[in-house]
Amino acid sequence: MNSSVVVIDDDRDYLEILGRKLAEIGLKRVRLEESSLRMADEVKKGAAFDLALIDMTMPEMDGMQLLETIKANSPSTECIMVTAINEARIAVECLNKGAYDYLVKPVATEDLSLAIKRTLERKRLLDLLDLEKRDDLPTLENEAPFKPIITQSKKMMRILKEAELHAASLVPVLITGESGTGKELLARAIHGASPRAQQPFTPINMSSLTSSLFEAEFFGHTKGAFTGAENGRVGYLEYTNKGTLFLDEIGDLPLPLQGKLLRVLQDGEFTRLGSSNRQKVDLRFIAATNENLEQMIVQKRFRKDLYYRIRGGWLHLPPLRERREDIFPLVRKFLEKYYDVNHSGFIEKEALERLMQYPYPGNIRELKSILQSATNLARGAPINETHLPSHIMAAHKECVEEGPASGSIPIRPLAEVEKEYILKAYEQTGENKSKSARLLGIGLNTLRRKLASYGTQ
Ligand SMILES: Nc1ncnc2c1ncn2[C@@H]1O[C@H](COP(=O)(O)OP(=O)(O)OP(=O)(O)O)[C@@H](O)[C@H]1O
Repeated sequence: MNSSVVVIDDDRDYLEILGRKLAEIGLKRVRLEESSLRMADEVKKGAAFDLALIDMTMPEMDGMQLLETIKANSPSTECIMVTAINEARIAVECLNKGAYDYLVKPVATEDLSLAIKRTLERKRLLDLLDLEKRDDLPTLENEAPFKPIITQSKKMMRILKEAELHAASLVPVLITGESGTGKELLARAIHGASPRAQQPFTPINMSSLTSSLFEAEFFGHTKGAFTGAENGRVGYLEYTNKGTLFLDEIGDLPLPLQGKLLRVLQDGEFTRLGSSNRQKVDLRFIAATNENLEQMIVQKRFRKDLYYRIRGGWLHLPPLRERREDIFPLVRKFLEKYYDVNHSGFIEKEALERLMQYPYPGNIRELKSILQSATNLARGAPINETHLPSHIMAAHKECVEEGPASGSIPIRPLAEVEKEYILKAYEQTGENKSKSARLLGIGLNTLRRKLASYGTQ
């Protein structure tokens, strides 16, 4: 677990015992502190932890005072009191002052582990709620797994923060978004930021599974289980045990197989084909699709029960045309292998303008392949318009030709203009739905419905 924990206890021996127990539970970022005063000072200066385990009786400043100081300066730090005093009145007082739990020494490792898991889960849920309300840009605690995802978009930063919060838990996550928006990249980042990072991450393309393949691929089989099974084979479930299974293109899974998948998700158990032994697996599931699953449910093409099972957390990646601020950083990223991107001149102004204007129906994958082909054509010279595919230039030409004649405005479909306008208002109000609805002069429910139809929560 990547959460930061501080233990404050004036008894050095007990601190070390707790430190060992926390390591056993799997916590890696643990600070052991003997001085409550020093901790109070640090917290006042801005130090923050995900969780504090606080001893009650300490000479310089007692646990209750330290609890008050922590809650006053870092309200999102969850606190558990660990004490030799088993008195209901004191326990209630601690809870009233903001502690989440109260443990009496000696604490068994299982009780400690349970209390910590409960407390960190509560923190994760509160942080998710807090994220919706905040106007400022969230920062990632564990940046490394998210490094491959290049973005400068505020909307994306919030999605990455939400992804990081989900990563800490076992909840299944559903990632939606058009093709090429980076769903698999995000799934890998969630796995990398999770406590399972060192275990396998197995992507499975669900659209390629047929009825006959499903069981053999997921459950594996023993030697001779069916004609042609010359050797035993481990299936995806067994191979990925303790890791993350990435169910890509889940919207393309045929209906009869959706029922089989649901059973796998519910049971966490399977039997290899040709064997009678049930085996248990411990898996985290992340699913992705570019389909609108809710619409598919209405059309009876996707099972509602499976949908709710996979949608523990939901992350929607916006298309590249709705985060144009990401185009230039992505251009730099994709060209840095071939050019010195720290100096302007690796791409001509007009070529960059064409790239900035293009709507990218294939999203980031399309931008990447456009640049790949342009580098091949440019052979080390700066990229110019002639290196770009003809459809980009044609899109630009169309735009110029349809541009405003003097005194007139370009006419665009009303639905497109409305969407753009609503999203702009939503962004300008810091994603405040009530304020946006008021400014736009429409009902809150109408706004909600429209935002949902654009894939924005
Ligand atoms: N934000 C990003 N920064 C850098 N590279 C990105 C980003 N988003 C996507 N890519 C790259 O774009 C390509 C497509 O990404 P990915 O395969 O994750 O998309 P996807 O949404 O899963 O696509 P599909 O729905 O077609 O499976 C990959 O090469 C990926 O590395």
